[in-house]
Amino acid sequence: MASMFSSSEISKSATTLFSAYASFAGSMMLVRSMANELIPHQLRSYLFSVFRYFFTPLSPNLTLTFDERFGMSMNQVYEAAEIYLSTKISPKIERLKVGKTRKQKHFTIALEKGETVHDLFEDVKLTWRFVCIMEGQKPHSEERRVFELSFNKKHKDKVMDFYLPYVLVKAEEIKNQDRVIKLYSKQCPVEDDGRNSGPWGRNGSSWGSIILEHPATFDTLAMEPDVKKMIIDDLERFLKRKEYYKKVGRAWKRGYLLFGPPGTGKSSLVAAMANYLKFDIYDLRLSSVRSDAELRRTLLSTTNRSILLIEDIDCSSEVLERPIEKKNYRQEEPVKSGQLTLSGILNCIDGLWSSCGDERIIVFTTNYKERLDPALLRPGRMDMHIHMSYCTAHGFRLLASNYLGIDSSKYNPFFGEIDGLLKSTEATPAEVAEELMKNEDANAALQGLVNFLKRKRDEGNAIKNKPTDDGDGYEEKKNG
Ligand SMILES: Nc1ncnc2c1ncn2[C@@H]1O[C@H](COP(=O)(O)OP(=O)(O)OP(=O)(O)O)[C@@H](O)[C@H]1O
Ligand SMILES: [Mg+2]
Repeated sequence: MASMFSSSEISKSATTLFSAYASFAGSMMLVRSMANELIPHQLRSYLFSVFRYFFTPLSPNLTLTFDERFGMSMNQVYEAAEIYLSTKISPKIERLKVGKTRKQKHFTIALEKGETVHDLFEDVKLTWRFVCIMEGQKPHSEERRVFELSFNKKHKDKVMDFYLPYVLVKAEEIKNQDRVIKLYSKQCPVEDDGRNSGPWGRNGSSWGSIILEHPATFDTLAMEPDVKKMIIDDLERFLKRKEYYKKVGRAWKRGYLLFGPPGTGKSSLVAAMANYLKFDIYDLRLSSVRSDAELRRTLLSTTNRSILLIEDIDCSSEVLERPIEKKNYRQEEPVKSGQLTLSGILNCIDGLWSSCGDERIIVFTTNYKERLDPALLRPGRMDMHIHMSYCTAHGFRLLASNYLGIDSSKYNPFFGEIDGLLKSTEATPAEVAEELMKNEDANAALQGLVNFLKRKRDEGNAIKNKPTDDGDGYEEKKNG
């Protein structure tokens, strides 16, 4: 097709355009020099700033940023965004972080650094971006992880009032669908769900997690049925009472002290509680905490709907042998900073930690209740003291059914003898379970248990004040 303009016509138009621009620029310079002469300096700069304001194009967008940390705690919106966005992956995304543990049903997907996700909420278009920024000087530099959310400014209220709460609710739903229970501990170096978690980096108060593999449930626990029922009812009541706790001005937390000899199922009960509630467990070894300040940081980095477990509190001799200022135990600051004290532990539990977390359960376990500091035992500190006792006839029946598939409602020639032996012998459920596992043949296994119990009795382990089957197991047992 022939060109519509000849080359001479183009060069003519260009010349005309150029001279028009030159005359515009010249007149602007003239205006500027007149303004310089006529208008005082301050008024002039004010007028220029007004001009600039009106003629600089304004960005129509607003960007909200969500840091991984919010003060000392985890940022709930960050966590929710991470989970929610894993369900919003579009084909445009180029890099994703994917992982799965044996126990997880589905893959865990997380955004890689710099990736963007688009979302639509009613009529609002939203863009999420995952950003990682290195901050501070090497080698102490730390990675700051941030989610950025951009959208048109005019939707600010809608995003704040409706979209963000929607993201929080959705994330909670997703979390519950594929919920695996995690066991956190301070020694564990890896965060194994593949998400970009682990807020405390290398500063000594980080938790690592593994999936809780403990199969214990209330059904497999050999305990007196009424004690078991009492614990389940207590947990249920606790879960339902959010509003009640708020009304009476108490932190929404519950404390249990489990005491009893080794192998009676204290740790198994904690696992059963976690499996029942679908709460994560934070296993806190006091020996791994160096100071009250570190303890506070550590506790603040735990999440809601969790069980804080402090095992063998009596054996934390390092803690208990340190000076304990009972008079001062409610003070915010420890008596000597830089040390871990019992007062610091109680402070964290009663005060700071309990008031900033929701749906928390605290469990202390001990083999020796009598060795505990009275400050720990005073009424109101732990809501329930649960005695885990030696194996009773009822506990034995549950284990026999679990381990050997024996129907305990039917007559069994061994049961009478075993019941009698259990009354006069201190055998833990762990010991009984171990005997039952030794043989696949039920009769042989039961005979093995009879022999074991007789040996124990003959070794002189008979007891005087062993709780009977009709005892509730909740009362403290006095070993004679
Ligand atoms: N009450 C119980 N019901 C069923 N199994 C039990 C019970 N108690 C112990 N066991 C079995 O014994 C094993 C050890 O028990 P567990 O670790 O729960 O005892 P513990 O009271 O925490 O002991 P420790 O004081 O030494 O920590 C469990 O894995 C479980 O198999
Ligand atoms: Mg234990």
